[in-house]
Amino acid sequence: MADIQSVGIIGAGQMGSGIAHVMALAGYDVTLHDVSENAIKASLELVEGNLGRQLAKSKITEDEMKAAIGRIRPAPKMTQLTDCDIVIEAATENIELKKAIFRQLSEVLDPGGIIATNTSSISITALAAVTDRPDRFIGLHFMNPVPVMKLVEVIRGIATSEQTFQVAKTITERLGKTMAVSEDYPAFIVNRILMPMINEAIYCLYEGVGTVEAIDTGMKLGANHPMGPLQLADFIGLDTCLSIMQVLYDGLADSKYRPCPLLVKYTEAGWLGKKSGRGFYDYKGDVPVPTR
Ligand SMILES: CC(=O)CC(=O)SCCNC(=O)CCNC(=O)[C@H](O)C(C)(C)COP(=O)(O)OP(=O)(O)OC[C@H]1O[C@@H](n2cnc3c(N)ncnc32)[C@H](O)[C@@H]1OP(=O)(O)O
Ligand SMILES: NC(=O)C1=CN([C@@H]2O[C@H](COP(=O)(O)OP(=O)(O)OC[C@H]3O[C@@H](n4cnc5c(N)ncnc54)[C@H](OP(=O)(O)O)[C@@H]3O)[C@@H](O)[C@H]2O)C=CC1
Repeated sequence: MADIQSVGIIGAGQMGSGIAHVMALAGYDVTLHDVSENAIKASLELVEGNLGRQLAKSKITEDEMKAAIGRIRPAPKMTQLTDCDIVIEAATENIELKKAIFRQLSEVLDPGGIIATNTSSISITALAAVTDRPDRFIGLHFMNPVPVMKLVEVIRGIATSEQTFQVAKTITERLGKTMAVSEDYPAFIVNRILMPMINEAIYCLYEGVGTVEAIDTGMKLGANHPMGPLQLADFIGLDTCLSIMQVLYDGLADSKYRPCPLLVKYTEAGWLGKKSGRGFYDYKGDVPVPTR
């Protein structure tokens, strides 16, 4: 299989932006697509800001920063991804939305192109099945914030070929990240363990066991977590947390994965965490303020 040089990304949200950032810095040519042109614009600004942070800390040089920015091409149309060697999908965590994207992508991407998904929880096998190339389809699950987190979970669907797996391995290595291989079961490894903990923290809040501050301080200082679970939920996005819990609940049919009703209510309210300006914290001011 030819070397991978051109990478397409679908979904210019927080994960798509982070993936574009690390890929461009590693020397890949990146084509960044989103349904929203504003999202692409905001994403490019975010990448530039985060590269600037790395430059300020002398982690990268000015030339490397400029070169990385120059390697990211905005693509308002999916057809602009046609000749990418691999396309990584990082759109909203919703199975029907992702299936629609993959059906459309199958029609526009050259037959040799590999498709990867950054899904947090959804069956790789089910997503691969709607494409014309289940053997060249794989889960490449980056962690948030992508420029900082060292792990990439790699998940083979039932039909994923060894060649496709080797491509994923090579990309992970070139990015300087470490790979953890997971079987294709709901939410894989990291979110199978992490998300029930976050959900339990929300139950603690819902049942009045503690305030937002007490729960987060408890886990930060009592268990040495870098962020409290409610702060982390806000950081990930409460819509994403709910989708992952729903996949665990439906896929494993065990009541221990029941999403907390407060998580459901916050998501219904559009209180999605940091990205919407309010979740378990209010982000309007300089310092996040607990809401309960
Ligand atoms: C939901 C899923 O499917 C899977 C997931 O991703 S689950 C989420 C996994 N992620 C986590 O658990 C993150 C937990 N939090 C942390 O590790 C840390 O709080 C953190 C790295 C995010 C920030 O660390 P911190 O010490 O509080 O802040 P700070 O000192 O400002 O930043 C540390 C570094 O991260 C960088 N950073 C912080 N936030 C960043 C962001 N949003 N984007 C890019 N870089 C960021 C900083 O520039 C800094 O870089 P250097 O070490 O190179 O100087
Ligand atoms: N958040 C996290 O911590 C992590 C998330 N992930 C996974 O990464 C994926 C993206 O998450 P995240 O970046 O947080 O989400 P965001 O909400 O930040 O971004 C999703 C982006 O996808 C766009 N989008 C929606 N529909 C389409 C479409 N049909 N075609 C192209 N773009 C589309 C959205 O546009 P619009 O806003 O206009 O709808 C938005 O810009 C999800 O699968 C999530 O589970 C994986 C690891 C960590």
